[in-house]
Amino acid sequence: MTARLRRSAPPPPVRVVHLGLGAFSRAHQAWYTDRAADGDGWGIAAFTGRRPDLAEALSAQDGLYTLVTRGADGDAFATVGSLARAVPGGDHDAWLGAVASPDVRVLTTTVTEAGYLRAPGGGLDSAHPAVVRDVAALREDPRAPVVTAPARIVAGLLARRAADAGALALVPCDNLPENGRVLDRVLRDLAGAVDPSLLPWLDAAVSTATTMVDRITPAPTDADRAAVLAATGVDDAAPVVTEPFSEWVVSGAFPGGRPAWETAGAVVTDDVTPYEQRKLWLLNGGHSLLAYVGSQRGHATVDEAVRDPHCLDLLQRWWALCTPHLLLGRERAEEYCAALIERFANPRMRHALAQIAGDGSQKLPVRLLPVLRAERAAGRLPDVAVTVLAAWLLHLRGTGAPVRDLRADELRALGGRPPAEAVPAVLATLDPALADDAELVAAVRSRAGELSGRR
Ligand SMILES: NC(=O)c1ccc[n+]([C@@H]2O[C@H](COP(=O)([O-])OP(=O)(O)OC[C@H]3O[C@@H](n4cnc5c(N)ncnc54)[C@H](O)[C@@H]3O)[C@@H](O)[C@H]2O)c1
Ligand SMILES: O=P(O)(O)OC[C@@H](O)[C@@H](O)[C@H](O)[C@H](O)CO
Repeated sequence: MTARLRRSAPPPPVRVVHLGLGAFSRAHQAWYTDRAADGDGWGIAAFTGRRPDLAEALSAQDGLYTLVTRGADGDAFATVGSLARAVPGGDHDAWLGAVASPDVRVLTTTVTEAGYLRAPGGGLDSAHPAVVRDVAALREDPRAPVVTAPARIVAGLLARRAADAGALALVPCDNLPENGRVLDRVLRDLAGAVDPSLLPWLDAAVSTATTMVDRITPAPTDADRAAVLAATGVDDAAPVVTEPFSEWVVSGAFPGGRPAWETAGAVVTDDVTPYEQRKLWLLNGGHSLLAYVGSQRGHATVDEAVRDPHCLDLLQRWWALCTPHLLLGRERAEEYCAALIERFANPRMRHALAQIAGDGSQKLPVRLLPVLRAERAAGRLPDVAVTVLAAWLLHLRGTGAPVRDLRADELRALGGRPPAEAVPAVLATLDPALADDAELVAAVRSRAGELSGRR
């Protein structure tokens, strides 16, 4: 007999709002909240980016879903109950109501790296057409339905100030270094453009945490749904598959309180930076390397790519390059890399390289460039970084994984120029200083020629 997920008791009271309901937030923040010692007092109202599908599927099962923890040798199944409400992102009134609720003390986000809409200098890209539209709409009417993540959060904060609902902690959970500073900056830029009187209120009422998040969570597939049904008898329309490994490192102030995430394994610290570097350079940098080089070599998933000795050798050279620059030190880096090999090689995860390859313009600056810059400053030209940049260029020229990027049209046009022009033009989109580095430009051009000749 097929069972469906339904609650037999009311959900936990909503005290957390989440923006960017997808796979990862359900494998990570919702799971930590569910397992926290006081989790039954902290329900989450989670909003999708825009599409209603996932919210509708979850609402039909009272916000419950199956978390499949997929080890190399088998699956474990658990029902997660912390999602008290799942709401389509288009329901702006519901969003404003949730953020303005005095019961709510925490707002978490997973809106992707691109979702923060930063300009190359790090502030809000105020010339982005969607930002321009949202700013104009909020100036006209603070309750106007806006679409960008920064504008939705500012709209929610305007509603919260109007409701005098008290302190709120923002907790960004995207793969960005100093993600608290990133979020704070784009929100202040947008608030300043809409209603500068919000800025002193932000100082008084809103704190922004910084977090390092780590748990590999591929986009769920129909096969995952079928596996849940076969193993548990539950016809779950929205399960999530994740790996056994999980880390969450959080720093910041929570004047209105927060779930006791540390009772579920989160680390609370004063400084996230050493953990962020380790994770963003070794794991995410390694992922991007495999996504561009591996997909050029015909691989579809991370586990396939790491079984290719050429990709594995590059990955290990990348890790060796990063290690001396890591604040956590060699020993902790080597432990992490040893675990990473197992995590990447898990043959049952099927993590698509095409998913990881998306938004390289937003990811490479945080995953690759810090180490490349440190090496260039020391007078070295790291061969493995040259290879990743060359593989990214070839990806933009139409080989390997398909191009999905916040700046896809511009990047395709630049990448499609003759190689002598394409290389500096594409590198300049990551950092103009790269295009002025003649030795690097020549090396990337030569490596791209070698890689395309080899296919
Ligand atoms: N999946 C992972 O393994 C993993 C691990 C660590 C961190 N993360 C972080 O979480 C993010 C989301 O990953 P996911 O696996 O949940 O993806 P997902 O596609 O399942 O969900 C992404 C959610 O963000 C929303 N979104 C996308 N672009 C947006 C935008 N421009 N503005 C507002 N909302 C937007 C989507 O509508 C959706 O609700 C990643 O980009 C990454 O920064 C993911
Ligand atoms: O989720 P993205 O698109 O930022 O990056 C793809 C992967 O590198 C990433 O999701 C990792 O799986 C994750 O960061 C592991 O903790």
